[in-house]
Amino acid sequence: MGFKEIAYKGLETRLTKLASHVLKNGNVLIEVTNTLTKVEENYPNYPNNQIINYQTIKESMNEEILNKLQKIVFEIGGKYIGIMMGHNTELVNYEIGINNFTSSVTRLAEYKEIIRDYQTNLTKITDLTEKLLYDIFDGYAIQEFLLTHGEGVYDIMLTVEDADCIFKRATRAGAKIVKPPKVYSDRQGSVKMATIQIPQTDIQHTLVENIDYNGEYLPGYGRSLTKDVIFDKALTKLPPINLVKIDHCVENYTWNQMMAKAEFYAQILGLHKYWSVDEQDVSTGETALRSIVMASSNGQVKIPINEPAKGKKKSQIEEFYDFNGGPGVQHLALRTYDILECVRLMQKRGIEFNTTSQRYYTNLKSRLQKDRIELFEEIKDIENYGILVDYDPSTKYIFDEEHGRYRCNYILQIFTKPNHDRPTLFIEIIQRHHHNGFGKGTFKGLFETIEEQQRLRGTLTESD
Ligand SMILES: O=C(O)C(=O)Cc1ccc(O)cc1
Ligand SMILES: [Fe+2]
Repeated sequence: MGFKEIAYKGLETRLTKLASHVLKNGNVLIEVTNTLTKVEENYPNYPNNQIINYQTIKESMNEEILNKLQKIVFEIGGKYIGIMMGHNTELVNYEIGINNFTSSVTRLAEYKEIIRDYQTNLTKITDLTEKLLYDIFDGYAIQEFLLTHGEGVYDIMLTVEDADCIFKRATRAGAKIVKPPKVYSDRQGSVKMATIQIPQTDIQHTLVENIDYNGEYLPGYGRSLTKDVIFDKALTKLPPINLVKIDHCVENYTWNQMMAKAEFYAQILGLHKYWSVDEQDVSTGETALRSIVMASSNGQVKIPINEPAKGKKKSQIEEFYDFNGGPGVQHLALRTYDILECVRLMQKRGIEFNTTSQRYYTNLKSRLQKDRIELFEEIKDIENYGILVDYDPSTKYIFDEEHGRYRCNYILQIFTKPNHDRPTLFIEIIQRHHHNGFGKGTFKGLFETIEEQQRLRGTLTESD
């Protein structure tokens, strides 16, 4: 989709547990992550308690003991991560109980330089241990995610001004803590990050507060030594696709969950209700859904929350829920300034889009005619690509002499087919001509294009 790799972590950046490619197009950032090894089934509990053990060790150590220490061996690998301290001939071994986390054993020699001051060193060991534990923890969570949902959106990262404040609000509102706030640094500066989960789901948000970071992505990421070369070579052969930003990100839930989740977003992130539709607006006679769009006060974050509504046949929200094995992200809407060119180039790269019926365009053309409205795009192009149009006739203010018609605000939208094997996650491409809303018209149109796919998949079955 014309993304360029801007950052990477993995084997080349000395990580053995996880690999990530960070891709960018305009202001759209997508991180694609996978694990490098199978994670142990008996995964230890959340790393915090082990880290606390280290903290206690550090605090309980008095000056006298520290002075008596003759030899410090910092060993990683084998059966445990631990610090062995030699007190005369006695060896004290603190284990933190991680099994087989790496096969490479690093010994004192390699750390001679940094093992000088015991206090600072212990802090370093704690940081390193914590980092490794987080990687193991992430690896475990990613594998759990893949087992349950298949490929999909694992985390929706949000840039915030004050990570501590949002984190506190979220936990007070009942969010599960995945990672408490912590400062991460490298040579390019620091960020503070925390990760929370929406209650009763594994939908998670990483909150990122930029302290003074000016690198490409986040601390700890490097540049791939080989992959970006291959990426670039392939990309330069194709014309660029210009995306602008993530317009909105939609979550699907099961029956009667929408209100509670919307309220939760209001409590944790201070989002407000921006728009909503119910089964009266979005029903095809066969299936239905309800949706509330939650937005941040600056309008930059928009999260529509869907739930199924009763219809003759199974709602597409239920279909998603069944295949996804629970709630999750249904689609990411990416904004462009030229939807025709964007769709043309995405098709060139092999991406398939949902089609729209002939009836839709016959209807659209006669409505435009009746309202005396002219679009900037050729209607035949819009029709060829199967793009949906929602215009707001109340904004009909500029008269176009040449065409003898009016201009008004409108949105152009189209959905890709699901991007993976399960009919779960897909992408929407959206272009806005001064229209910031979610039109009831396109909502219904988009809903119908998925229903059509449901019919083809054979999942448009009688509802229970
Ligand atoms: O208006 C939009 O941006 C939509 O994405 C509408 C929509 C949302 C959910 C569906 O299951 C189908 C259509
Ligand atoms: Fe959408």
